[in-house]
Amino acid sequence: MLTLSGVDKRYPTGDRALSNIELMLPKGQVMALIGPSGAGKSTLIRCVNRLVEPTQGSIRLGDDELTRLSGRKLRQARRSMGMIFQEYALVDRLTVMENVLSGHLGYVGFWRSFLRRYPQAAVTEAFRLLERVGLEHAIDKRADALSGGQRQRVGIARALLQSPQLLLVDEPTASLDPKTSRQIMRLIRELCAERGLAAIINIHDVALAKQFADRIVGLSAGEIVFDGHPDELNPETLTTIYGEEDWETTPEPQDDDKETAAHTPPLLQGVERMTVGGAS
Ligand SMILES: Nc1ncnc2c1ncn2[C@@H]1O[C@H](COP(=O)(O)OP(=O)(O)OP(=O)(O)O)[C@@H](O)[C@H]1O
Repeated sequence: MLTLSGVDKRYPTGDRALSNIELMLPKGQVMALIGPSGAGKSTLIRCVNRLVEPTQGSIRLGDDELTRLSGRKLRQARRSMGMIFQEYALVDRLTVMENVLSGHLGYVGFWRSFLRRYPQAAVTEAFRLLERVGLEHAIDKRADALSGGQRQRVGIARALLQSPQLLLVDEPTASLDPKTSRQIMRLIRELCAERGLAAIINIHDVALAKQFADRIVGLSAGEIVFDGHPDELNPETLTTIYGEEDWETTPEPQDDDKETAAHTPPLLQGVERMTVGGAS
């Protein structure tokens, strides 16, 4: 369904962010993209929806060669890709319902969207989606009155209102507590299964990736260095992706260590949870 071949990205600064990326994502597959900071994860996601222009290579979604599209055709192709962002990208002063309906903007004409007049079918579908993501009680609330988890649920409903074929998800849990992070990942996973939607999820938390994705792709310095089933992630493959680290160590926190544990980077916390018998 989505195929990247020979994709390179070199920024004008000279940074080579992606090197010869070969990737095929079938319909309905949830893929987690992991790798250290600066590995090229965001660049890859942004090349797919052309927020970043690849320097070379082909990106096909269905029958469309995305790298050749411009104008109306590019806007149409973008509608088939729902974006879910780390910082939610909601309009604070608008209500939950209005934020979700903005996912329909690509379909309605300028004046209708300016006057915020949406077709009844879009409003009905927005209600249905808000119910599905558990926000039916908050439809009239302003976006700035919501918790982080609720804001992300609005972002998910908005992305789905476009009826996308593919979800591009950029660090959906970065600002959320562990329980809410799991709920959001579970929701994305369930919605993909219900709708036969494929997803690329850029995520730092390896334990969450392992638990909720069908497939893991590891990037390092712009290259794919791991592509496999979540069960294949082990100390050796993690070292290939992230570099040397004692992945097996799961220190018992002593009283004196509590403060240190609280500052353990999320990546290592995830790996530690993972190595003690799967993500909790
Ligand atoms: N707009 C830009 N201009 C120049 N270089 C950039 C730009 N955006 C990213 N880069 C560089 O491209 C490389 C990949 O960055 P990218 O943000 O894609 O990595 P990432 O894996 O998403 O990192 P993180 O996990 O920290 O978000 C890095 O070397 C980065 O400095």
